[in-house]
Amino acid sequence: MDQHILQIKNLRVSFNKSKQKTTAVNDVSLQIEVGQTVALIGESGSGKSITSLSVLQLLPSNGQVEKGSITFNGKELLKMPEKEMLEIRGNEISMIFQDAIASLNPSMKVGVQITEGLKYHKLVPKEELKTEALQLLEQVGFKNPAQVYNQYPDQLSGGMKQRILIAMAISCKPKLLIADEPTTALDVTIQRQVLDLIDYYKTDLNASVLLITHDFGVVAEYADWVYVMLGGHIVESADVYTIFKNPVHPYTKALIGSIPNPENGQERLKSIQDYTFEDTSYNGKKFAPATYTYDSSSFDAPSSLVEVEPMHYVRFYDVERKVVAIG
Ligand SMILES: Nc1ncnc2c1ncn2[C@@H]1O[C@H](COP(=O)(O)OP(=O)(O)OP(=O)(O)O)[C@@H](O)[C@H]1O
Repeated sequence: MDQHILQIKNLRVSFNKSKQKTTAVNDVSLQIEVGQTVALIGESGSGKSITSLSVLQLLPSNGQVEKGSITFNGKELLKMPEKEMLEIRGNEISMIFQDAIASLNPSMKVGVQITEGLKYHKLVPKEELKTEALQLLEQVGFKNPAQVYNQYPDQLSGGMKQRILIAMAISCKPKLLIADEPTTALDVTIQRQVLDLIDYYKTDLNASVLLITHDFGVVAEYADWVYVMLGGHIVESADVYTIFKNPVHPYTKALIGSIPNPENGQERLKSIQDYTFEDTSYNGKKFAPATYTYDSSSFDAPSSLVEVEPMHYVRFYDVERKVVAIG
């Protein structure tokens, strides 16, 4: 039996910008098994959000999937009519968006807001919505659900609002939860609580999580499998243990080296341009991309993922293929 809840194959996404076409995501393949937390890690602009928005067919209007396949429970999402996507979004696949706190409606009680999905998908009779909301509030750790139910977003702290977003995201008991940097704006203790909550939900309901992050510390703690993304490509992937024990791509090594360490005062991931890479090749194969700038030409040379040890993949330049277009 196919245990993959989500399978992305050779995804390519481009944008039309100022009459020019730019590739944002290229040859991305990724899979998530039932019950797994899969991390997609890379610095800002590497293509993590665009990959996940493609899953939900929520790309910005100037973006398009040019190539590839995305299946959820064996069903192709890229060819799915909008009417069917509406049944899947928020119901079977739910996403906690980056900066979503700002999207909470300031003039609606949070208790009512968290039942919007249940109402839309008609999963609970109207008269039971409040009971369901109170249960959800309790589930995401509020000790006083009845009081929080009647509050407005502005009356809650950042961490509490993030809990409300999680309550909303899990209200329909999705099988796949996509969490895009769910803790960026929160302090370290609250970050942990939020990630623990997502992890608890995943285990409790045997769901799966796609965790988008730029923090390898978070990956170490919560992920089963890791995809490292750079310049729109997956450049390395393996199970979390292997990635930490034997990272091969210099970008992965740099990310691991940049895990925030409270003792030395380093707080945030440096930009990729701030690193100097000592390795340029591995067993005679050149890493792709070899230059770490955001000049898209450096990402357009032919490259492919190579299995360097069982179930551990690294992207190298494809010396055999001299053609420039990626196919
Ligand atoms: N509407 C758009 N028009 C043109 N280019 C876009 C658009 N949205 C995203 N991009 C480009 O797509 C690329 C990937 O962006 P994406 O948001 O997926 O990165 P990310 O890794 O999720 O970064 P972050 O962590 O900052 O969200 C970037 O180069 C970005 O400039």
